[in-house]
Amino acid sequence: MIPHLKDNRLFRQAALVAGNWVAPGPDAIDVRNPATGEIIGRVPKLGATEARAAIEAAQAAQAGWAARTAAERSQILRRWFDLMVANKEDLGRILTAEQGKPLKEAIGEIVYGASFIEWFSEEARRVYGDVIPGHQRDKRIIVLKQPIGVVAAITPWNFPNAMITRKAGPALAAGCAMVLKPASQTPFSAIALAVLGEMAGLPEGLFSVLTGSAQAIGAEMTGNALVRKLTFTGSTEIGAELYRQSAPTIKKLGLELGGNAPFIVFNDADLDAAVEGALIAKFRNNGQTCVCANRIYVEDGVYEAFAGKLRAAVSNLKTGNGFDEGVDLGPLIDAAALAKVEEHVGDAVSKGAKLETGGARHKLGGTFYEPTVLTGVTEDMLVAREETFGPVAPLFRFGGEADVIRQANATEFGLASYFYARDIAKVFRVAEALEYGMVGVNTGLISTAEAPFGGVKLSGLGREGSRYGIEEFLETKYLCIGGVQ
Ligand SMILES: NC(=O)C1=CN([C@@H]2O[C@H](COP(=O)(O)OP(=O)(O)OC[C@H]3O[C@@H](n4cnc5c(N)ncnc54)[C@H](OP(=O)(O)O)[C@@H]3O)[C@@H](O)[C@H]2O)C=CC1
Ligand SMILES: O=C(O)[C@H](O)CS(=O)(=O)O
Repeated sequence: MIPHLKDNRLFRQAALVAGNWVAPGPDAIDVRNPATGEIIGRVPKLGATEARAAIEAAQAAQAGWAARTAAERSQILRRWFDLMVANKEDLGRILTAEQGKPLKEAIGEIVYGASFIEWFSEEARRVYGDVIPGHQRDKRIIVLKQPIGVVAAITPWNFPNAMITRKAGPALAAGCAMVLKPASQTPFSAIALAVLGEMAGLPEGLFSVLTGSAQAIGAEMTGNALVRKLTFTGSTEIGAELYRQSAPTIKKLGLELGGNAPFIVFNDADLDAAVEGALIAKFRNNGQTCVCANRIYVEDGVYEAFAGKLRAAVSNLKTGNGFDEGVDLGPLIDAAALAKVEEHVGDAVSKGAKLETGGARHKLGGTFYEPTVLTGVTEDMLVAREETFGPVAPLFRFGGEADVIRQANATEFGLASYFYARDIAKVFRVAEALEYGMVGVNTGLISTAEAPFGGVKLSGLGREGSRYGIEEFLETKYLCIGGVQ
């Protein structure tokens, strides 16, 4: 159970399949609090059979949902948004219990996640087509935008609320139905959203939440021809596998995958602003975000000054249980994540990097790790080419713009990037030269519902949020009307 909930209806140990709540069976999946290891609840272990039932119910519900006016869909989404905000503390407590991030940050995620439902409740009424001047005197050309149909979504543990609403918002606004498989480590945030969705008036069967075997549920989602769009956020490895599995049914894909973000500090940067930006870009969610600064490049002229300021700031960060007052960083999600962080730090130090602060498991034990700053980091170290996904800030030194652009782009990923500079010509040159889907200029926090979130290369396909985000759930139909004399 989750202590201190105002409304215990939001914490439900069940999955929502085709409008029916399914309770855990003897093979139920335990869900643990990563900060304590305690079991907080159980969810059913579902598979292909339940996934198929959910997909078929979604197909049946979608037609009626699409037939409603955009204003009707908008009003229900707006009610869903209002309920999320009204219950943000409870939703935040559920999120902290299963994911570990500090409660204040979890509530922040709820507000961020709800903003996608709000944004797309408004976008629902602005799905416009086109009327194009005919190519012949008797022809009229009309372009319609229509919902793609049944959408399957698979989401990760690091943002167990916002990664769902960033998909469900545009999908439902466009008139689609959704079958969701949340991460097994963080199902209760998704289930709470489904509880609120029912309260808001989402029709039965339109939105299902399946817990259980990722492989079996995923195989049904990718193999079932009724599913016309698959949207996934998670590792590039799994994203590529889902891409392969979806090929036989030619599904539309949305893939938000891994990253390896550079964070560049030029000689003319405002160093205090750059340190503030680095703290957000690196340590948000304990470094467990796909847009985290994975490599920090500092120009020769300010390297020591920046390193000293960052070390001082990081040394003041407090690690602990997300429910405790004043905690900045929670636990890593699991032992595998801890092992990866230790591997990256150990590799860097063994190759000559210097530990400025941190660099070891936290005295709290479990999966807690000290916030860490490394200097003297070089391109041959693992942190240069792999996503650390933890509270480790590796500082590289560079000399000159061309050198750092080369280093920043020397990766197969292309999601987020950041740099601090004040010369306006340099700002444009660097922003245009970085091979990434998103560039933060003099800011370390770029994610917002108004903007198109997404990457290039191995970081994925498509965009989420903004006016572009709803296009991902629409098909374009061309009408050629002849005989108009
Ligand atoms: N781009 C981003 O936003 C994110 C990137 N990542 C990257 O991924 C790495 C691993 O994180 P992790 O959460 O394990 O990411 P995964 O890609 O393993 O899991 C993400 C989601 O995919 C599901 N999944 C896993 N395998 C399959 C499969 N064969 N078929 C269908 N669904 C599947 C998972 O289900 P289940 O939980 O049941 O295994 C989960 O819901 C991180 O270290 C990070 O580098 C992770 C999260 C977000
Ligand atoms: O998966 C992630 O890491 C999120 O996309 C990060 S964000 O949207 O909160 O920036």
